[in-house]
Amino acid sequence: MTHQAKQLLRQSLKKLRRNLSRSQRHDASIAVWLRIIEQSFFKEAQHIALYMPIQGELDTKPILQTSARLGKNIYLPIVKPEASTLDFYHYTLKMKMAMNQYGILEPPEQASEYIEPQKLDLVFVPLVAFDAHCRRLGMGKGYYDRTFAFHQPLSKPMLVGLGYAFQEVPLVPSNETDIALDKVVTHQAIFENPKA
Ligand SMILES: Nc1nc2c(c(=O)[nH]1)N(C=O)[C@@H](CNc1ccc(C(=O)N[C@@H](CCC(=O)O)C(=O)O)cc1)CN2
Ligand SMILES: Nc1ncnc2c1ncn2[C@@H]1O[C@H](COP(=O)(O)OP(=O)(O)OP(=O)(O)O)[C@@H](O)[C@H]1O
Repeated sequence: MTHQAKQLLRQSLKKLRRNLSRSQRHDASIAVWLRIIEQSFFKEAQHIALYMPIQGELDTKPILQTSARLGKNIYLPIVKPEASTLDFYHYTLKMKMAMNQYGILEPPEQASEYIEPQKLDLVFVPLVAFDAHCRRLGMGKGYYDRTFAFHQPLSKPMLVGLGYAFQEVPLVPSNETDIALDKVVTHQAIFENPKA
């Protein structure tokens, strides 16, 4: 039941996201960036995980460039399809990136440094849909859920979803393995997990 409900929601919201115009995506990404750089959770974070966008996802480049300029350490996920988990590796602006099976750019594993997910301060999480309680619907492979299964609200790292306002739905169907986010930031608002 939950699985089917998730699939339907995923299909329709992925389509809306893919169909955004360049300027809609650009404007929303700038608005989210401006919000993020004002937040104390961003200012205080030294080890920050980002994602390389696909399929209309919010552009993380402005956050990435600001983070680099402020001397923060930036990490990107490398997918481990056998385990359906993510490993985070240190990213630098000059790095030559490789493309994974989903068309997502990743740091070169041999030339980069691994960080344990527990050592990250802040993780920006891509999402397909979310609700006001910060429940997240992702691409459907459970990568973030498995990688952050250890996560407790109020403890490191802080998980912050980035999304468009239209991705908010009344209720994301969820089960025990779904990891709730601590916050969701859109171009219009910041949502806080009531348990965090
Ligand atoms: N930018 C970004 N990076 C990310 C994620 C994400 O959602 N966005 N992920 C979040 O967890 C992980 C990758 N998860 C993904 C899962 C499925 C597909 C995907 O394209 N699926 C196909 C279905 C076909 C297939 O099974 O390959 C599709 O949507 O058409 C992409 C990424 C790690 N990195
Ligand atoms: N901690 C876990 N242990 C085992 N299986 C898990 C765990 N977390 C998620 N799964 C399984 O992974 C599959 C995909 O989960 P779900 O639909 O919640 O993915 P998602 O969060 O949308 O995807 P993603 O994180 O890749 O964006 C489901 O079958 C789910 O049961």
